[in-house]
Amino acid sequence: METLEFQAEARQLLQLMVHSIYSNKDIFLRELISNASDALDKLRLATLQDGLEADTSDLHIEIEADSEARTLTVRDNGIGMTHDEVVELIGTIAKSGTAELLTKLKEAKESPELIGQFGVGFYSTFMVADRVELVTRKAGTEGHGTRWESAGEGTYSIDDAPDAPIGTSVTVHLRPKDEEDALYDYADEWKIKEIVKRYSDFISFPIKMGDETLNSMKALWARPRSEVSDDEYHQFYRHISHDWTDPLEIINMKAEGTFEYEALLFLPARAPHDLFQRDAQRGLQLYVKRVFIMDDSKELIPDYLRFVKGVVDAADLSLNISREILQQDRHIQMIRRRLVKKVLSTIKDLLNNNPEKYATFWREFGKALKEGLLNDSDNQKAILDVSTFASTAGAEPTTLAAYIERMKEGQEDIYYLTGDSRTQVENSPHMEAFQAQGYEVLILTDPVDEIWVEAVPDYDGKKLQSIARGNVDLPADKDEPQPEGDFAPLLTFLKENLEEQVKDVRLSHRLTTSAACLVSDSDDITPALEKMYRAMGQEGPRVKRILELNPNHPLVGGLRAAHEQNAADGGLPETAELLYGTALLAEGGDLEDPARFAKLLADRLARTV
Ligand SMILES: Nc1ncnc2c1ncn2[C@@H]1O[C@H](COP(=O)(O)OP(=O)(O)OP(=O)(O)O)[C@@H](O)[C@H]1O
Repeated sequence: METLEFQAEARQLLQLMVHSIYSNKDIFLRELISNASDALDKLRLATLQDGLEADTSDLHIEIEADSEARTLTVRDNGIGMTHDEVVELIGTIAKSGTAELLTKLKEAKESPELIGQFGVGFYSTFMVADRVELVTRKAGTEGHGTRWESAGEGTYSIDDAPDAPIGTSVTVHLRPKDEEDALYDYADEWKIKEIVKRYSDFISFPIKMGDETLNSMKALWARPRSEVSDDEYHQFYRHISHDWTDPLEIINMKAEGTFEYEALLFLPARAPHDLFQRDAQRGLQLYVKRVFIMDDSKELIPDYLRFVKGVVDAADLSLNISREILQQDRHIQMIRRRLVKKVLSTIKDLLNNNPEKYATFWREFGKALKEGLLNDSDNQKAILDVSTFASTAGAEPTTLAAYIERMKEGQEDIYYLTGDSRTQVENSPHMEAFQAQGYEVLILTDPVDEIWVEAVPDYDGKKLQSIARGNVDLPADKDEPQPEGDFAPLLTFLKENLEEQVKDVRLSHRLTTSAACLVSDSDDITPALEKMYRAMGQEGPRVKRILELNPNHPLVGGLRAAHEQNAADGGLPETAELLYGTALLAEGGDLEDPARFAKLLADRLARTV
């Protein structure tokens, strides 16, 4: 017999279980049944796909309660584990992000949402047990089985189990009942039945106790919606997603005819912590005629809808279909296209009929959905239809369609400005004329916004136009007098002086109160994009922008007069530099040499006090 230590993270999680931070202790049985069901799926799959020789004619889960000995055993005749797998799977926590969550959990103490974010799985048994035994034998291996035992403290013991049958049995030595602490008598058959019915009814293998089968085994996706309660759907959602929060929306699909499939999809109510991590699990579960084939099937749903959870059950695929074949399968591609359409139309329904749910959806998943504007050109319009954006028109986000309805007489483009935050964008000098003349501007502050706006030329025939880019001709300023003539020598002077920093200097229609601002040329990439490319290691030449001046600002007027009087004035180049630096600061940009700017400014101020 060996005694081994739990890995540090596993130990921490166990501590939390032993001290039971979680009030619903019933779920330990759900977790054990869920693991047993997975093990049965795996065995069946191994015989179908890897040619493993094993008897799969009577796959089932057995529960045995002994109220004298105060034990509860959950047994399956599934795939089982080798000695090394027991050490690896039960002694450690492999999932990424767990450490981070543990820290949060400790701070939050009682918080089911957080726990739900990582399947506590097998360890949840220690909420109700003072000792847990696991005996297992891997299907298709010669030799001994393995016995594992622990009291949930720092260590576990591991030993040979010569007579173990194929599969796994977990025996929980129950703690004394303490109903005040929500610790029920889990050796009581009624309690067991209640828990199985409530949490595991849909499990597709029989869960037996004595001669009785406790679950209906009905595949939830095959049952008409009207016959399934919300609670049943929610339990199923938990089983497949390990998310504790109830889903926001349930989507049923059924296709008949040449290619039959059924799907049950969920829009979660909360983004998982790893939504933007590359290695996160994603994809749907694939079944073929009620037989589980694989988890995380990425072929069924595009990456930008990776938050969608659920099951697809296809009737006409081969049971031993592999991931490689899936990628090329025409039927799978067709299902995927249909699922995308259905998910997008469901979001549209939320937008039109349930603003509150839609707001939750958009807050949690809008950023991910917008990635589709780049990757899924077929559905670009449909994605834009269900997207909403912050706007200068009010606190509530707006659709593009609603924006277009509010457009002013003569306005042809949809105006937007990107930036880091709403405040920064709203106070940007670029906004001035638009605000003064009452034009609505969309405020785009997600990093992905910088990218998709480049990929989407228009919406409903209306061009998307950045107000920090190119020339903007606001219809209202067509009749304004153009003071260009007087300024020509100053503009030339500034252009020469700021040659390093800007590609052009010109007068502006954008400004009402600020002296100057910087804009990008129509075809150039924006500074934010440039920064992103840099961060990704793609160095390019620096893209110069255009300095625009407000001819009606006293500083600009004064500068023009000073330059006219004495073009050789030694202070003029410094003023030019200060003007450029101020424009950069106003839009939230980074000065190349802040110390130099501060010194120039301090010298100038010193002369005025
Ligand atoms: N009855 C079982 N038969 C075979 N393997 C099992 C069994 N129970 C657990 N395991 C193995 O141990 C691993 C860890 O189980 P645990 O319940 O802690 O987490 P999980 O099931 O992977 O995650 P989650 O609880 O989030 O579903 C499982 O992934 C599985 O490989």
